[in-house]
Amino acid sequence: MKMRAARMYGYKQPLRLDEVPIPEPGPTEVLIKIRATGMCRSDFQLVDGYFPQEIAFPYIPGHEIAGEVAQLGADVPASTGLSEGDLVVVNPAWGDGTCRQCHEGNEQLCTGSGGWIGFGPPGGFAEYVTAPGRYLIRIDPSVNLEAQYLAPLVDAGLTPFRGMKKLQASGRLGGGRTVIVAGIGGLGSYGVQYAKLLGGGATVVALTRSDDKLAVAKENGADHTINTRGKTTDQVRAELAELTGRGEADAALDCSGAPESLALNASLLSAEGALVSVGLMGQRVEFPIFPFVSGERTFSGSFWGNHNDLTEVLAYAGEGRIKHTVTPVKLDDVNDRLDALARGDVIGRQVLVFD
Ligand SMILES: NC(=O)c1ccc[n+]([C@@H]2O[C@H](COP(=O)([O-])OP(=O)(O)OC[C@H]3O[C@@H](n4cnc5c(N)ncnc54)[C@H](O)[C@@H]3O)[C@@H](O)[C@H]2O)c1
Repeated sequence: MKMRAARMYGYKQPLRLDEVPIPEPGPTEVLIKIRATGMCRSDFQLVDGYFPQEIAFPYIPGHEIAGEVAQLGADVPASTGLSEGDLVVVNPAWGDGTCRQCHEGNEQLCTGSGGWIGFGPPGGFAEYVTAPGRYLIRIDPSVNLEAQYLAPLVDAGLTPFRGMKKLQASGRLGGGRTVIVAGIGGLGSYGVQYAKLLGGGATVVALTRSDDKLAVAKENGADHTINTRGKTTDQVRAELAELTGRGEADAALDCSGAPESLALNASLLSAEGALVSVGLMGQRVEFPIFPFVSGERTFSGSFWGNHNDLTEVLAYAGEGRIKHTVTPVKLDDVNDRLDALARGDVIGRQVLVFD
């Protein structure tokens, strides 16, 4: 039995559409008939050679996967509650269950031999994929969401959620405060929503570089928007002051993956302000240390999310409290769609949909 798959044959090369055997699930794995796979900027970055891990070519990328259980491995634990035909999403970051991070419930930060589907184990730019049963989350049939909306939730919808929880834990959100969400692409289209959901009444200001993305931010709940294209830090600060009464923000979530955006947000941060980046960019970024130390500002990364974070996101989505800015696309167009991601031309999330 064969399936269609888009495969990498090297870095910085177009993917090739191949007919390949449908994978066999191992004893604790599940074969999934894919319904939808989100296309993340990090898929483009993988193809571009950004990530440090070694990939064995030919390779199928794709980590935002929703589909149906097609076959259960013989030893998939009954406690997973999975049956053939179930609609599932794949929690993409897998731990090996042995390291400290796994024991603390943060398997996405595994320092052992864990893996990320689509960055080592074959991913979802294909009609079928296998994944460990324990990393599948069954979607209750009462949840009225198509696979194209479910798929991006496991990364674009998950990662900024964890990032916003970190800002919440910093104590810098709440009424009378300002939170910036920068970079309104796939992740940022959800990020502004979490600023509203978790912000405790903080004023949400979206920063990006095109008016069509600012419109998405507005639709998704941002109180104010600033198009930063071509503007100096002082000009953005002045606009922020006009909009909020203060030319600074108490918290910022950077979803852009752009060093200049991170630097701008660092400059706009108030004393004791908290900056979290989910964006991955370059290999090094220069940071002004003096204001961070003397103003007790903090910077943190945030990486995917753990099982609990994903369960919370799916619950919000199941309750209809999340807006999905999604464009369905076809596997045949995968290279054009990766090019669009590279150019930053995508509104919300592109999602490959399969019949
Ligand atoms: N931390 C994690 O676990 C994790 C997970 C997934 C993706 N990522 C990273 O998050 C970033 C965003 O991913 P995505 O899929 O949403 O990408 P995307 O291309 O959909 O969105 C990025 C957005 O940022 C905007 N942008 C670019 N430069 C900007 C600037 N200087 N100022 C303001 N906006 C700017 C772009 O126009 C685009 O809308 C990438 O760096 C990706 O690698 C991280």
